[in-house]
Amino acid sequence: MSTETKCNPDLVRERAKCTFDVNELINLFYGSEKATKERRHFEDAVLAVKELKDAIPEEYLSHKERYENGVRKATILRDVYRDYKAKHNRDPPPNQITKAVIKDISPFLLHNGMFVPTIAGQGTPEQQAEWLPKAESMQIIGTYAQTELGHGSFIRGLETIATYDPKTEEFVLNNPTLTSFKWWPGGLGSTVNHCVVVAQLYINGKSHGIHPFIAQIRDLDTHKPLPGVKVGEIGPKMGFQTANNGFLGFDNFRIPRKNMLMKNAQVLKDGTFVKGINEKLTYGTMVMVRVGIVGDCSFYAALAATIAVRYSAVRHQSHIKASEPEAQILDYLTQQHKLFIAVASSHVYRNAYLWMEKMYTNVMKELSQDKQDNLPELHATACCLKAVCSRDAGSLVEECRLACGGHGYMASSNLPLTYGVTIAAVTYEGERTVLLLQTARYLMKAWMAALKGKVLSPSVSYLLNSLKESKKPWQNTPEGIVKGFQHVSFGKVKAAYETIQKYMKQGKDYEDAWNLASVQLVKASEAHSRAILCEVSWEAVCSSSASPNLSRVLQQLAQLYLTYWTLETSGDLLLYSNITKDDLIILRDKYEELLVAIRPNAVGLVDGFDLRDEILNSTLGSYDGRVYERLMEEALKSPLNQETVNSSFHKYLKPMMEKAKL
Ligand SMILES: CC/C=C\C/C=C\C/C=C\C/C=C\C/C=C\C/C=C\CC/C=C/C(=O)SCCNC(=O)CCNC(=O)[C@H](O)C(C)(C)COP(=O)(O)OP(=O)(O)OC[C@H]1O[C@@H](n2cnc3c(N)ncnc32)[C@H](O)[C@@H]1OP(=O)(O)O
Ligand SMILES: Cc1cc2nc3c(=O)[nH]c(=O)nc-3n(C[C@H](O)[C@H](O)[C@H](O)COP(=O)(O)OP(=O)(O)OC[C@H]3O[C@@H](n4cnc5c(N)ncnc54)[C@H](O)[C@@H]3O)c2cc1C
Repeated sequence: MSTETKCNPDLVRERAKCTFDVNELINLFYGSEKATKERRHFEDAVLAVKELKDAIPEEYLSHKERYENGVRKATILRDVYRDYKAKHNRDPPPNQITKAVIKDISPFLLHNGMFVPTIAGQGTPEQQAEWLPKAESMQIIGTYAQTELGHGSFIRGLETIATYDPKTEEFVLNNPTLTSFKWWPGGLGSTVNHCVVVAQLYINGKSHGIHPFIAQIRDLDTHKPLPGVKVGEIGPKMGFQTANNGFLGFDNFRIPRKNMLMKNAQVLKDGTFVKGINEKLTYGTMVMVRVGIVGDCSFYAALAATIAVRYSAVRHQSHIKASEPEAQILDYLTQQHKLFIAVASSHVYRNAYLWMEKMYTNVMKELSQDKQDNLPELHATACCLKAVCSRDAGSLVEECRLACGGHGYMASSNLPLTYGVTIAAVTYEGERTVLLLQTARYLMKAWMAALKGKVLSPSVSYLLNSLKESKKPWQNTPEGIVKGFQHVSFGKVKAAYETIQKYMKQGKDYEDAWNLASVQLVKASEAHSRAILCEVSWEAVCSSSASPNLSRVLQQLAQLYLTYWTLETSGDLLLYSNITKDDLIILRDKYEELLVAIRPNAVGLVDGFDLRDEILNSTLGSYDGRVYERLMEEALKSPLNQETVNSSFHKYLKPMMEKAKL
């Protein structure tokens, strides 16, 4: 980080006000002092590579140049990772330095994020031995090709076909229709030479559902598409410009039998199909990534909050009191209301991610012992938390952008690009509504089990308690608020269930009744997610090992999250819990007190995310707060400022002006 000496004096004053040790917060957030040290050390190593620095901002490059620059930097970054591993005999620590290097999304994201994990999770030991070393060392580059032009959400409806030919012991891949073309996979456009293709398996004319296959699609030397492969890039998007999303179609393209990833289901040489213990295990990589996305949401909220809070400490506009100098905009309570929820939410998502990671690891261990009981709970929880956190994080990033006024609209603030990347997660890896409806299926089953007095899984056991406790008075404490959110979820689950029953009594079948109740079902899932987020984050701060000074501030943040959402969803609480109008007025006052209490620590709190300037990549958010200097420095990099008079003057403007004189 930069030294305090060149810092904007407002930021120096803010840091002097902080009531806790920022380094303690950093170490707590990232796990330990050792983890912080190792992460920073790795980030230093990456940033020391001169070739990774961009000569001009990415925004001035063409679509093609941006991609090529992205690939160039991704390959250099890959060398740094390899060298680190060779030197330390372990992978680099978790870090966000790719953001400082690629700025947008790496064309290798899908290779590392889904291709390699799918081979590891869906391949037999032999298949792992064949492909993992090549993939991990980047001798081959891959992606995860599932979504098609016609189907993304409903993957049982995918149209790519893999027909087994027992004579040659091969699968024949075909995309018989335009809608069957793969569409979206990252890196597919021009980067990868392999992919995991998810296709419908046919043996002797019989369908056996969707399965993952490994296909080499480009020549390893020439990179030309192999015969029978039609592949290309899908063009510019709202964000993800360097992710290199592509399309792909096969025409009688043959792959050997061993290329079907067969850890779960198998096709024997003679064409016998051996079913796996649970066909949903084929969806395993998606579950893992959904968990990871909750962690990503914490990062994007932290990034946007750091930029907007630092900027708001430096920016002065108008007066709170006419007799005093222009106020720091951070002193306006409305500004605190916009920003502190982003700081608080980043901590909430982080704790939820760590909680989900534990659940994921436990279930994976159980699955390796053929125990599947907890898979439905993992799937249901990953679905709703991914859906709610990604949408909330997108809204928080946008609110931070708006909170920076006009300068937030500048690309150089990095908030527009961050919004584009964050909001994409609402759709990818399972569209929000679709995933919330998956959780709703689980909630309906849990509710029916609760009605029968059965024991429920931990994440839904509150449904049983709420059933018993519905008469207890509201308590205006964090624990009371957590219970309140559980009551809301309970009430919405019950109402959705009863709505389905009502439609069925009217003669509708279950599917139609489900569709008619689905707005309520989605809302029940959202309420369930909120109850989990509140409970998990409050428990995390209560059990944290932080010093009293830090603990106080972390509790304030967690209470802010609870109170913010109580006030945002007060209608639901009035409907489904025993909260009263008076309780809400007390909580409204409490919320204002929390904003005021957090205010002196605002800059310390975002410093505690430890996101260095290169990762923030923002004129508004740098550690030293030299906002106006940076805005001007960046503006001067515009190609339009490299010449005093642009040729369009002579070509168009002058002739127009002269014509106007006639
Ligand atoms: C130790 C490690 C711990 C954690 C991990 C940590 C880090 C992770 C590392 C990296 C990740 C981090 C960041 C991300 C990195 C890279 C990725 C970044 C960008 C990715 C770019 C985007 C990629 C993509 O988008 S890939 C394509 C994604 N596509 C989808 O998500 C499609 C969504 N659709 C579906 O999933 C399904 O179609 C469906 C909606 C679930 C419906 O399926 P289906 O019709 O078959 O099922 P039914 O509705 O009939 O339900 C039947 C039954 O099955 C249950 N079910 C469904 N899915 C699952 C599942 N996955 N697991 C278990 N069970 C499942 C369903 O609930 C039903 O049950 P019931 O009958 O009992 O109700
Ligand atoms: C940036 C980005 C990167 C991606 N990367 C990859 C990748 O690497 N690999 C890959 O395979 N895919 C990738 N995808 C594709 C992504 O997984 C799909 O777009 C996503 O799963 C949503 O599917 P869809 O596009 O078919 O949406 P649709 O399902 O068509 O959704 C459209 C609308 O229909 C609604 N809807 C659909 N079904 C239902 C239902 N059953 N009930 C109620 N409403 C419904 C949705 O809620 C939504 O409002 C990527 C997408 C994006 C945006």
